[in-house]
Amino acid sequence: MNISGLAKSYDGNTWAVEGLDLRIEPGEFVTILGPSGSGKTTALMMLAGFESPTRGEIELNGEPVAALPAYRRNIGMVFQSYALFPTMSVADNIAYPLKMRKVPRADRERLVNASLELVQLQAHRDKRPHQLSGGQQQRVALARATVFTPGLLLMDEPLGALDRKLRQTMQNEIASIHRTLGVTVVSVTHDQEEALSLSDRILIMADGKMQQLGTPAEIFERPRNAFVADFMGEANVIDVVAGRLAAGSVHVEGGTEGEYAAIRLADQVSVRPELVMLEAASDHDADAGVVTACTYQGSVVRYEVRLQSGASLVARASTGSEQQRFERGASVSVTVRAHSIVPLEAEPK
Ligand SMILES: Nc1ncnc2c1ncn2[C@@H]1O[C@H](COP(=O)(O)OP(=O)(O)OP(=O)(O)O)[C@@H](O)[C@H]1O
Repeated sequence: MNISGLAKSYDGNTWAVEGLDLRIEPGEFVTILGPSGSGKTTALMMLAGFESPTRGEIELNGEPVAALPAYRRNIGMVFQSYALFPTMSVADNIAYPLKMRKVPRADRERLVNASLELVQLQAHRDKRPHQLSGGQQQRVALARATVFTPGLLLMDEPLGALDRKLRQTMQNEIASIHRTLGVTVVSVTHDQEEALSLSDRILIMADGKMQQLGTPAEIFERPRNAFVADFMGEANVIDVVAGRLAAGSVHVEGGTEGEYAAIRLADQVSVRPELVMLEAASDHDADAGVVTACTYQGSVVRYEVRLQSGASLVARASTGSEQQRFERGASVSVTVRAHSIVPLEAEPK
């Protein structure tokens, strides 16, 4: 699928989505991730054909689809609210899109059975949706959206209504269904963890604009700008003034000439808290910072450190490791490897 210059304005004044460009490979799992109001659902609705683009093109299999109505696009959809038919059995819900497509009864039987098996709901085929748990209802919705072998599966916050534990189980199920069917998926979420664990690539949006498109590792480890760095988990965004980290008092070690040159050229850099290393400062360490807060969070301890410059940094240390623990008020020396310092670009305006 090819998406070029896709944009939508509802009011003729402001852009809900502004200039989306991406190519999605067959079988790829792409997640659109962003905060509330960033234009995720609008983008998905244009792909589905429920909203018409103000500008831009969508091509499916080399054909422009903008002119095709939703029902002719061969697209499966899953919503947060399941949207199952309450009076129909599980099997009839799943059979519905096949009936709409006039698939003969014998083929319908076979396809519904295979689909029930895929989502492991064979034992529940005659139940009504209200007799199922939230996770089971979402599996029916997934079966109904994939039973007719769609060219594209669109999901809008598919796990939004489920609790944390169930979300993780369902993430595994969605990953397994995607692997089995090899269907192209575009999913929308505001849940970073869900996006990181399910996607081949993630598209980060803010204010209707693309902030970054990349693999989960690229997005997490090499955020392009301060918005992405912060949105993907707590990040230390540090200004660079006259070629040096403005935070001061941070020891930078290792690294290549190229890495130092990139840092010097940037206006801002980002460092993930788990890559900030703390050591007990020696008595005569003029650069030492002070731990102003420490919070035990189970698998990690989160420290806030005030540096000599007055700036604060966040560090996160794994509790399972041999790393020394610090109390509030402790004097610490702060070290970051040059490789962990990510130069940032200005955000698109
Ligand atoms: N039908 C509509 N008419 C007018 N404005 C709309 C409509 N739908 C969305 N908007 C506006 O477009 C912008 C993007 O909304 P959209 O629902 O696409 O964002 P989102 O990222 O999906 O948000 P959320 O995570 O809260 O669902 C918002 O400013 C919203 O108010």
